[in-house]
Amino acid sequence: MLSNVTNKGGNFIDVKRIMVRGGKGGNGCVSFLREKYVDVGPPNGGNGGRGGSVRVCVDPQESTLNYIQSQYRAPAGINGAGKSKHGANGDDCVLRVPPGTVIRELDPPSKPPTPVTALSSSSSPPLPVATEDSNDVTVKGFRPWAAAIADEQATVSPKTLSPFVYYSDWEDLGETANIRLPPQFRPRRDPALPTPKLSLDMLDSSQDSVELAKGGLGGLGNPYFASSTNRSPKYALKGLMGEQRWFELELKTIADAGLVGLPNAGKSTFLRAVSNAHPKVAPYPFTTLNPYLGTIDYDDRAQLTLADIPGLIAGAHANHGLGHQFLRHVERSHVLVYVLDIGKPSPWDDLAILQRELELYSADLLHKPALIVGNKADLTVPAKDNLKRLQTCTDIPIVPVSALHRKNIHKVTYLLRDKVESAKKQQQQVAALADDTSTAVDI
Ligand SMILES: Nc1nc2c(ncn2[C@@H]2O[C@H](COP(=O)(O)OP(=O)(O)OP(=O)(O)O)[C@@H](O)[C@H]2O)c(=O)[nH]1
Ligand SMILES: [Mg+2]
Repeated sequence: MLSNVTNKGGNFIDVKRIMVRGGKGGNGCVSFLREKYVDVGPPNGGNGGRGGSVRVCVDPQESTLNYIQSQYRAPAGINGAGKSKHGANGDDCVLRVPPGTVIRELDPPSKPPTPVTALSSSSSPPLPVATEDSNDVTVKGFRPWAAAIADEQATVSPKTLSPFVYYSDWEDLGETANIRLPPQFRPRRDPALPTPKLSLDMLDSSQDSVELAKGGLGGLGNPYFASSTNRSPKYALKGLMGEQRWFELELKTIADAGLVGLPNAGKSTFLRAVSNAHPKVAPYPFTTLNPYLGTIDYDDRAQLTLADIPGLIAGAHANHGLGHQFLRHVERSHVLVYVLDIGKPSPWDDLAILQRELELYSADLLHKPALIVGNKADLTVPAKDNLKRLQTCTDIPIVPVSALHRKNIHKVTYLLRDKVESAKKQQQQVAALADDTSTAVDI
């Protein structure tokens, strides 16, 4: 049996909070045709390009959220130009997440952190002070901060607030006040109305990418405002700001089967035995600190993924040991594999501890199809008697195994495969039934 594995060691991150912002739309342009014998030609300002959006898609090559940054900003659209040149749209910014990432939208923070404090850290150089000439700071790395400080401190002029850009030094004496903006540029009727929160489950790469923050619309050039009464409008529309949203990403690994057991039961040794995964194995508890994912390759090319997580102890629900936090990585597996050390005096007590902890995390976990790997069966004296007694304590099938000496591995992997396949079939039947009832029509 050959296998390969994705190592998920190191600084494994499975929950992350991020802020995403679509790019600003480019401004429309105010411009007029100028030709040799045409003094004041018709308006010919181009429209601004749309700002890029932030999107998310599944990348099967990724296995952690380690590389997810805390902020994603899509590029802005390009401003329109004279001669009816429309600005180019900003590119989309695409986040790649591992399969099994659950994305939930969060409420915006009550007071968004100012860019200055958000970017500062004890090790970073002192922030530039917004002096009069710090606006044109060109030193590498200072520009965004300087701009942010300037933004915050600047007294907002009516020109900044106006949705229009104007022709060179043309003064707006109320001419734009009565202009009815196109619907897509009007402010939302009731901004206080809550928008439904986005919630996504990124299962596999066949899924299309999903938009997290829309880019702002590009502004309209001055030809849009030309009319019989105003043939040369001296204003064009600014591009809109992109959406800004906050999300929590949670990786819930999707493995076919998940290993659960007390520390030192031999979970990692078992994963090593059934695949060529190399999680650390040692004779002390909490050797495994992060989840590992292994792939079992069967002789007929079938494959099955197996997740190894840190050991659970009594009180894990109260955050004892490494706590419940890693159970999210077995929560969605089709089959649970309890790994028990049957060389210990009372493995049935260990099973009871595990089942109680699983139940406290989510009662559904106890109803999953399961299998018991009675590990350390090579310790013959206690193991034989323990196995007999264990069999009387539970209905879950038990396979005695010696992961260390790779004994009975074939039997357990084939039984596991049967279980996974029947669990998948059952899940499909349930899904089909749910589909039928939802499309049923009353006659
Ligand atoms: N005799 C015997 N020892 C075993 C067997 N399987 C594992 N061990 C030993 O048990 C100890 C713990 O094994 P691990 O695989 O690290 O146990 P674990 O369940 O992954 O432990 P944590 O990662 O701490 O939760 C190691 O010293 C292994 O060599 C077995 O089948 N027989
Ligand atoms: Mg381990």
